[in-house]
Amino acid sequence: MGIASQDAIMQLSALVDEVDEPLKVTFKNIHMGYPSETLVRFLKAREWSIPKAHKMLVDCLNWRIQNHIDIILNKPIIPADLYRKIRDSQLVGMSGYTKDGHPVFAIGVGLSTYDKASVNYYVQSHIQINEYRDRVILPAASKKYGRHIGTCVKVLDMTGLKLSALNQLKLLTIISTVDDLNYPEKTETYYIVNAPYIFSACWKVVKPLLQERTRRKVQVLQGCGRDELLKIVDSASLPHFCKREGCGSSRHSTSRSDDCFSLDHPFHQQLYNYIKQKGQEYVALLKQGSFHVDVPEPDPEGIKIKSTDVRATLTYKGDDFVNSVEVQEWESGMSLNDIAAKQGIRIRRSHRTGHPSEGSKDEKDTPRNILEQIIWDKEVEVAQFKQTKPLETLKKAVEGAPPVRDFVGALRESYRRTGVPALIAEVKKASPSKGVLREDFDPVQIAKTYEKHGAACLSILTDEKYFQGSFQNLEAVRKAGVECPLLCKEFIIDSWQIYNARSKGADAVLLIAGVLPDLDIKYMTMICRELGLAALIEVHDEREMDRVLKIDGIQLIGINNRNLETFEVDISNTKKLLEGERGEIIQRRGIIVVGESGLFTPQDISYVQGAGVRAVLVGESLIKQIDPGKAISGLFGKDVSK
Ligand SMILES: O=C(O)c1ccccc1NCC(=O)[C@H](O)[C@H](O)COP(=O)(O)O
Repeated sequence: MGIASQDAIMQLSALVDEVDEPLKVTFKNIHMGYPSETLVRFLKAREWSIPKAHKMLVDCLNWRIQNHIDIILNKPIIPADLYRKIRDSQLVGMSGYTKDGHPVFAIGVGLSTYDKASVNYYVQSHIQINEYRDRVILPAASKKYGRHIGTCVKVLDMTGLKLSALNQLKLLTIISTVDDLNYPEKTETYYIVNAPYIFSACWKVVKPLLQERTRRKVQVLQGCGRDELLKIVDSASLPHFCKREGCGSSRHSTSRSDDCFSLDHPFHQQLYNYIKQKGQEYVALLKQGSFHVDVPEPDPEGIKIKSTDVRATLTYKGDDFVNSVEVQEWESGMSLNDIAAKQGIRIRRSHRTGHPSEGSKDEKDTPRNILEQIIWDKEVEVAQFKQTKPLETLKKAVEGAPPVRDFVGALRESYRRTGVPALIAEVKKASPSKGVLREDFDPVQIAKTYEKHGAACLSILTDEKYFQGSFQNLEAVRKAGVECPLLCKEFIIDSWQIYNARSKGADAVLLIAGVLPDLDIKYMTMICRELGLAALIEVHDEREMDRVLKIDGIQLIGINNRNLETFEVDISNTKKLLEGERGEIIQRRGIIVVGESGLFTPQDISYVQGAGVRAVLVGESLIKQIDPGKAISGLFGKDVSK
């Protein structure tokens, strides 16, 4: 610790020496023999401002006195039946210690219902666990490990999370405010595990309510988090819901005493007996019933809780998410694959966890076609990438990415200038249907010649396994000064990939309707909008087109003439999908249609243009030529360069 910090501690300590006697007594109950370490927590929480830390501490001490926090552990929640109901509906426990001695607290966020007692009882129970941690568990840990241990880690299990959990925002806000103001810097890290499909939407609502310093401590782990957590805890200390991938419920583990939420677990047995014994000592002094803890108003100067209008956020989400059929189906227990299948999606997802009805992986472990195989491999690949580069890190990289260029604008401008569909020229070395298309593959050189000869935008394949592409190619083209906006041609199944594409300099991403359910498309296009990216939504048949046309704000629809399950290519597919009412809706809404795949001749181009296409995505017919750029005029039957 530096001299400045030591100085700050001494100054704050001198100020604390001046407080009234009752406040001094309660301060002793907080610091438990470690006054300097306690002052450091308050200083850290106020970015080392002594006046602010002093105010925070004095407010906290007054709050403790006014709400009798020093004797809250002497006040059992009775009758025992009520206590049991609270424990069953507010899932909290302690599973052991990290390798360096920090207690590991487990919280069943997804399956807690908070519906068996009033808010006051849940707040009382929460504060009792905080106090038990600070007065019993942490001092015992310090003794056991022979050094001061003043913090814990928390593992938050999202199994069973439903959007209806947002109805508990009031209680969760009270609890997090109590913690922020009165128990600062007590948690090292919050690990989120078993995050289901719906987690991103909930997190978007909850995140703005948290302080920045708390948010920075949140880490979302892949799946049940076992592999990551085993780096910091022994398996015996792993919470039961982290032990097995897709175990489905944080409530039902193999044995009751292994389930750290169960009242039979040693932690709860000890906590219960401790409070019971303390209660007997003080029973004459106290009335029974719940504590009515005052929740202090956050200090507007000292802390940075963003004043988000939760209702507005929820209403906004309400249109798109909360009331959507998919969410209702998911919450009623349908598996994600069943929801997708109901929308006509044949591609199944393999590795999603977090919902009991997903079933076991063995039931479906043979992919039915190449696209399904690609998607299953992509799930594994993305999971690995996410471990090495979590979303928070990626978001920082996005801030440093080169600016986004107007992909849609470039297509419109090219069509206006040339009178023929704008070209999105594809930088693709190989494909599953055609194998290697070009041996001497120099992505930057190819991109430059495409640009020189009139391409409006470029499509850069980034999938390595099936297309021999890479994100290095995307970055290299962007860094080489090519001005055409770039489409990151990737199989996107997770919004993490959209941030990744942007961080590498992409201006647009591809979203395949044959892979992504409606809710994913809506959510991902929203993220694209936030990042300034264009989203090319690809469809192959009428059903996919109808689904996409129901989504608001779509600017670009790609009609793929290639069936990605069979590789069959038929350019009349474009015409078929644009006939009648569909074509009229597209025209009315000013959506640009991109004709994709199997375009080789000027006749092909004028055929799809006649059907209503205003841009084309072309790979094979150009990339196979000696100079792919020079081949552009052959494809259009005229020079389209500027
Ligand atoms: O092209 C494939 O073999 C393929 C297989 C599985 C998924 C996607 C696939 N291709 C992506 C494309 O559709 C094309 O790269 C793109 O539309 C350009 O097509 P083309 O002009 O025919 O090369």
